[in-house]
Amino acid sequence: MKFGVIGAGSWGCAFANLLVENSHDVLVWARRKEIVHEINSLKKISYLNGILPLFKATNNIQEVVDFSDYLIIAIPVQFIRENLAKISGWKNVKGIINLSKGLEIKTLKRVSEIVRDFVDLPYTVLSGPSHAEEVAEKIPTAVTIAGGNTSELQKFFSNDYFRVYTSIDVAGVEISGALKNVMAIAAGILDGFGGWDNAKAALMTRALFEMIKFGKIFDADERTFFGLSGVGDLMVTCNSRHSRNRLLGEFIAKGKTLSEIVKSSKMVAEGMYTVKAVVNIASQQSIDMPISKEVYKILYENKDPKISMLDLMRRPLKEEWYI
Ligand SMILES: NC(=O)C1=CN([C@@H]2O[C@H](COP(=O)(O)OP(=O)(O)OC[C@H]3O[C@@H](n4cnc5c(N)ncnc54)[C@H](OP(=O)(O)O)[C@@H]3O)[C@@H](O)[C@H]2O)C=CC1
Ligand SMILES: O=C(CO)COP(=O)(O)O
Repeated sequence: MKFGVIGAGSWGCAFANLLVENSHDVLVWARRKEIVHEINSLKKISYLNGILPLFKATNNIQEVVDFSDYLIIAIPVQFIRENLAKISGWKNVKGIINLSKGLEIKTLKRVSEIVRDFVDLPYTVLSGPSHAEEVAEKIPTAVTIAGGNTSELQKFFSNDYFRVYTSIDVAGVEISGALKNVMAIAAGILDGFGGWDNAKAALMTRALFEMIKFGKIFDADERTFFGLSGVGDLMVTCNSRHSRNRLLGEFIAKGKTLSEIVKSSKMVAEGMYTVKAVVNIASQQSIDMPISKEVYKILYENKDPKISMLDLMRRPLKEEWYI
């Protein structure tokens, strides 16, 4: 099968290598010519543990679309719309697969909805605990795919180190993948305080219920949040040394400002954008999202992170633990 990948960041490159390992043909779009040159001259990928690219790349997005049976999206969510807008025809593309995790701030849309603004093709989302650095090193990983063509795609993607489960709950998989990034920022903040293990366990548990509550707005299936794209990805992102969202929180707790962190990192921490959409949707829908709200206040209203975390403790007591 021919797969085109939009995005030559860590996940786009790791996934492209996986596809080549699985005997597929792959062409990757990178927006910068120097990245195209580095990939095509088989230079080690510096931002991916120095692995070698097994695929070819181009700077021409339409060339990637024209090449593809399936088109894969792997760029930061806030830039998906502007890049899909560059595509002038969909030729032989029989489905879109989204690897990106987040919500669009401008429109409050999920990636499936952004894609639908451009093309009416079967859409599949892939999500779960899958740090690119580990997939690139063939460390066993399991993920969920939901949407169209899942039984075909499950076979195309699975191998000895990458196991794919199918689901029909597109909204649940998208929402859990987007929200866990916000929660991982909060978890990173607790890591930054040092030794707040009780608090972190409580936060991750309550984060899961906050994610489920948010998912209800989109008719997401509650069971999805107890699967790989929910609790699985929440655990890895809140705990992994690879997580950019967790690390962002840790830096904030240690006194760095958001703009200092963004300036010093080349990689996207989607949670810092998605949190804006989350608080906006929560306010429109009048639902309480206490952890997300505190993350927003810390990042965008300069609230002291320690006061934020203590404010979560000072809220009125609840009688029903599961809501
Ligand atoms: N890394 C991971 O382990 C995982 C990431 N994801 C998700 O995948 C998505 C991509 O993440 P990841 O690969 O890690 O990100 P990276 O930060 O590693 O790379 C982002 C890529 O997007 C490109 N990009 C940035 N801005 C634009 C733009 N305006 N137009 C076009 N391309 C742009 C970058 O190009 P340039 O180099 O030129 O800036 C780069 O190639 C995110 O939504 C992330 O949450 C999901 C699962 C795992
Ligand atoms: O989604 C991911 C792992 O499943 C990647 O998380 P980070 O973007 O926080 O690194």
